[in-house]
Amino acid sequence: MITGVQKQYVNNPHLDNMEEDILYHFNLGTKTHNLPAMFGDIKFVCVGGSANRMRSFAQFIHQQLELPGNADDIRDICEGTDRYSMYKAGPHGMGVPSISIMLHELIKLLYHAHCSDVMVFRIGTSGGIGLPPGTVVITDKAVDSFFRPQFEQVVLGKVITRSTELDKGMAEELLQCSTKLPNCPTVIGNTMCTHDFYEGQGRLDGALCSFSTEEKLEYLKKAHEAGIKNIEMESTVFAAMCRICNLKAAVICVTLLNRLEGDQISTPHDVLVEYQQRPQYLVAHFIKKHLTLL
Ligand SMILES: O=P(O)(O)O[C@@H]1C[C@H](O)[C@@H](CO)O1
Ligand SMILES: O=c1cc[nH]c(=O)[nH]1
Repeated sequence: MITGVQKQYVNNPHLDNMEEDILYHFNLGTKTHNLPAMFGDIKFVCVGGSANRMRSFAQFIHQQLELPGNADDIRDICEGTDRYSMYKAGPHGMGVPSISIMLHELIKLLYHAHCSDVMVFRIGTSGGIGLPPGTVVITDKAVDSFFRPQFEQVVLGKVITRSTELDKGMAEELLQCSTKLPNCPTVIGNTMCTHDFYEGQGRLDGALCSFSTEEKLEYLKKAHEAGIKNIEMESTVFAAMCRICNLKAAVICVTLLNRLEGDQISTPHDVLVEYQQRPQYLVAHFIKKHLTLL
């Protein structure tokens, strides 16, 4: 039965008639697990693409929030499946289809667990346009490859277009938080979401490439003129699904390179690791501020 505050998160009349809801990709279910007991206290959800990165983020936030128990002992709640991982925080794989499956089940999980007032963060990596590598971009508008602030989903053979507007208040507050952190250059700007890392992002170094260096730069410069500061592969569906399900959401991605200067990610591994921690520190600061731990 959908009631009260939880009603805001899901919009599917069929859920009411289901005896049991199996969240297949999480290896969780409403009959096999007490979802309200396991997840009912959730107020912040952080998602990112890599299992290792999210495990270290879970350990880091565990320490930052001074939670009881040993941070090294935190368990992958989805250990029964190798599709995703979840540490009461989880990775969503690469690209729109992967994050979209995860979001369907995550949002139903929040609903079944009777959560309210939840904020969702995507903490990720991206290619920057005209920014020094290591810059954190907080997304203003998530746009598609045509620079449109929308996400198109094909449903029953028809295209449904959904807005990708994100929560402006969260973005501004995150920017404000960044000023309190050392070594965390941060901007707000538009983020382009593509369906491919190589040709889709105008790279010259994929297995296929049908355009010239000049054509690549012309496209990236047009994107830059449209206010696009970075390129990744999940923001539009993330923004659209959170928005339509009444979840406040933000996208925070560090840039690993400046795409106006190249395509290969050749920065040393330890520098990339430090870059990837920047969105994590920023979100940790935001959460601590909201929990009045600062
Ligand atoms: O969440 P991450 O940092 O994995 O997201 C970006 C977009 C693609 O999923 C991936 C490509 O390298 O990085
Ligand atoms: O260039 C990049 C770097 C990380 N992720 C992307 O999607 N693109």
